[in-house]
Amino acid sequence: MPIVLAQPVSNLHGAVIYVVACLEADAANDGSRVAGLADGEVALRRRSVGNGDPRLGVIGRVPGLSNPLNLPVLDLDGNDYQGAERAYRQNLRGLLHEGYQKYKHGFHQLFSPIGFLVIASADHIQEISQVPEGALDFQGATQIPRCLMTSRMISDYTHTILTDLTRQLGNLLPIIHEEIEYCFQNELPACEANWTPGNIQKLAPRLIAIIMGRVFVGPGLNRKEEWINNVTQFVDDVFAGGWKIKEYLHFARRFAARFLIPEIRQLVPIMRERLASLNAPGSSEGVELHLDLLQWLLANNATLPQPRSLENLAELALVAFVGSTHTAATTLTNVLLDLAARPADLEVVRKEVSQMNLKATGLNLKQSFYINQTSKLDSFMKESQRLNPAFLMTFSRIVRKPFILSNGLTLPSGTHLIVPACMISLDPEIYEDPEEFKGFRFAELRAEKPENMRKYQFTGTSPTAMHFGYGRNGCPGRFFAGTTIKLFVAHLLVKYDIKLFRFRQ
Ligand code: HEM
Repeated sequence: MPIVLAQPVSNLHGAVIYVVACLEADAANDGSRVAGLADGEVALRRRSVGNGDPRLGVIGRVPGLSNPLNLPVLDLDGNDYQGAERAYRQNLRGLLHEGYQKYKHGFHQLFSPIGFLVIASADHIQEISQVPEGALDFQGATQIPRCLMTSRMISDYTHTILTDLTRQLGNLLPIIHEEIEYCFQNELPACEANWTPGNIQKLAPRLIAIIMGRVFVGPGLNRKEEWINNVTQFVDDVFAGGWKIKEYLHFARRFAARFLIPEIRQLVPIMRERLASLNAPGSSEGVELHLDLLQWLLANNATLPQPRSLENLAELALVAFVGSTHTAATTLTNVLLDLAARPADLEVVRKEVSQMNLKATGLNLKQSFYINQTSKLDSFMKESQRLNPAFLMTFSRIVRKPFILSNGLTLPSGTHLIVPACMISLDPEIYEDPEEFKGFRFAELRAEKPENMRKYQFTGTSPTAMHFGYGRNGCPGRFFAGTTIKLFVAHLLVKYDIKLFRFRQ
């Protein structure tokens, strides 16, 4: 009989999360009772970690019903918690809209399948994001499985993205460019004289898996069919999975965990090979260092007093990769659909990107500089994201140390805060004619005054533009995502005409 110990790690108003330490390889897999849990307290979630290491795993959550905050709960009628959950699943957008109309300068709550969520007002985001480090927990709120990553690992990973990946973006451009060229030759339908239909929603995950995959895992794996299939299959399931994935970044990550075992097996030998070639005698010179996340993770890992196992690193890279493939593919899809629907805007963007003079041989520094200057395309992408964001809500955080806001509201430990990013983007006090798609609204705002340059960039985050989150845990991959999407769109517009095409069923 395996020994399985359970320990509550957080007691939110809405959910008790337990962590089990599995002291045998498949300890959690037989569904056996877990020491430390009362009857009916938790449903064991099974997960095999494959290599027999003693590991930690989040096994389940029990929605709790305590609501210590004296704030209105929009979707709860008396004690009808099931009804509230149903409303949340079926009509989250409607609830967020209603909540924003009623309480946009204050706070209110929703009862969700993971318990009470406190919907924070944009007025207080700046203040909330400035609370001392440790008072807010991003990882706990996003439910990244602890079997896959400790919060220290995630910080290391985020750091690697921000430092290595983002700083190297200029050097990465030729690589991204090469993968885009490959995709144009091999992945897009061959266009003869006439219009050729293609389903961008289906194509985008494959394209992103290949293009970004090159920067994540290197050239060995990113074009392999098995790899692309597995990653895109996951993204398909994300769309088919409906509400769960759409609302939460973290669900994408939890689901990812179940799919990744074969990829981890593929990735570890590649990492081992790279390590061996780096450590081989006399190999310090002449060894070609790969420009990819895997290499940076290996290099950073080697500097740690207790380096992590390659399996750990592989999991870390893959979970993040799969999550970001989905978000980047959704963003690319929406930008292309929005462009196809607006031929006049498309011509303006095409004119702008034509000046990039993209060459099959790669990009030079001047061109990479130009990518940063594509204010029309940048603006169009931001407008597309404003009206069709990948996530309705962002800035998911659990309060770990209570604090009092300037409006007198005390947020106790365990409060789950979240921000209705999609509603902030539709606020007429923030955006003129918010329901209207104005492709170049941000380019115009940027041109108004120098301090607007950064604020209204696609990658700019602020309490009024929350689609990449905000503050300490704001998305570190947004610069990479933005550049990749821009380069792809630029190639497409220079080489192709696009228009909306209705598929006959
Ligand atoms: C258009 C595509 C993307 C969108 C819309 C997006 C959105 C987000 C959002 C909303 C968050 C939460 C931020 C917060 O709550 O403050 C986040 C976090 C994160 N994203 Fe992205 N993301 C995208 C692409 C990427 C890419 C390409 C990568 C990897 C290179 C990435 C890596 C991460 C990581 C590691 C975090 C967690 C940050 C932390 O732990 O502090 N994202 N992303």
